[in-house]
Amino acid sequence: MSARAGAKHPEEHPEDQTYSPPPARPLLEVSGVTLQYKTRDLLVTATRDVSFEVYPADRFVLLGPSGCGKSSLLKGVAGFLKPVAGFMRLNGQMITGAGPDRMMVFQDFDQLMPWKTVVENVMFPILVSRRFPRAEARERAMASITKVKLGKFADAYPHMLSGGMKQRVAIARAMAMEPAILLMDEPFAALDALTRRQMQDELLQLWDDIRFTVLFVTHSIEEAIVVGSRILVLSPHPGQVKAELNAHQYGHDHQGGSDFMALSQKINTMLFAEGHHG
Ligand SMILES: Nc1ncnc2c1ncn2[C@@H]1O[C@H](COP(=O)(O)OP(=O)(O)OP(=O)(O)O)[C@@H](O)[C@H]1O
Repeated sequence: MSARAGAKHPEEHPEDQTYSPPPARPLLEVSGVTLQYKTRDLLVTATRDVSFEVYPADRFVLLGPSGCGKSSLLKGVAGFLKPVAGFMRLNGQMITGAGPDRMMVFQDFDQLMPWKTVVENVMFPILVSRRFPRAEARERAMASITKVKLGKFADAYPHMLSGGMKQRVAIARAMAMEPAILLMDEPFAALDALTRRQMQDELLQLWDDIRFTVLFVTHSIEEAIVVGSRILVLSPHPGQVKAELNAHQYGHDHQGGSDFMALSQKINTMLFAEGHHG
């Protein structure tokens, strides 16, 4: 397995001769973001003053207990939730609404349209968004389906696939749009442990192949360390940044190793030391 350095940051690799500085501008800037939900008689603050920057090819993980606002941050980046304070910029442009440059993959198995085949599901956003010419839709969809190793199932319907396969189709559908950033909201949480591990490895393999940028939400410390190159640790409700950590050197091969365990313990202490309400 090749080293998954992701975008390197100056403070991490002072001795690394191959180091190339990150681009002057991050791909995604989240600055002082406070997100709230207003219901008729309730005001819920989901995150408070959250800031982070995601560089191209980062596998950036938002980690924190249930209710700390991880999904809300993803919704904000996706353009579905407007900050009440702070701002979010993608490629220097303020995020003001949804767009095909940000594709979301969810955890549930029913995100595919059951009446459409695998390839039709993957083609759908291409056709609707007009991001690419219609004539290219099938070819682009097939290329993406092949990348997630489902070429043989292109004409199958979702009910004929396992949970893990459906999830791969959802990833293929998002990747076919060539988004600037892939948004993944606990994408593997509903899978059994073995499939989940397999999917994490496949995601990393895919990343090795095409170096996309991903913003990944999880509440699993192990998953954050395995999947992430950088981890933003959030406090319980309302979510505030506790720390930003590097994890680019770890994969499943390192699980159980002393460094991996030490990082896991460090995060565990950060998350639970001051009381946990999740
Ligand atoms: N549509 C909504 N209306 C009102 N409050 C909401 C809404 N969605 C989320 N919240 C509240 O905002 C806070 C953050 O929720 P969010 O789903 O972002 O957290 P999370 O960290 O993703 O949690 P989980 O890991 O359980 O999915 C919670 O207190 C939640 O109850």
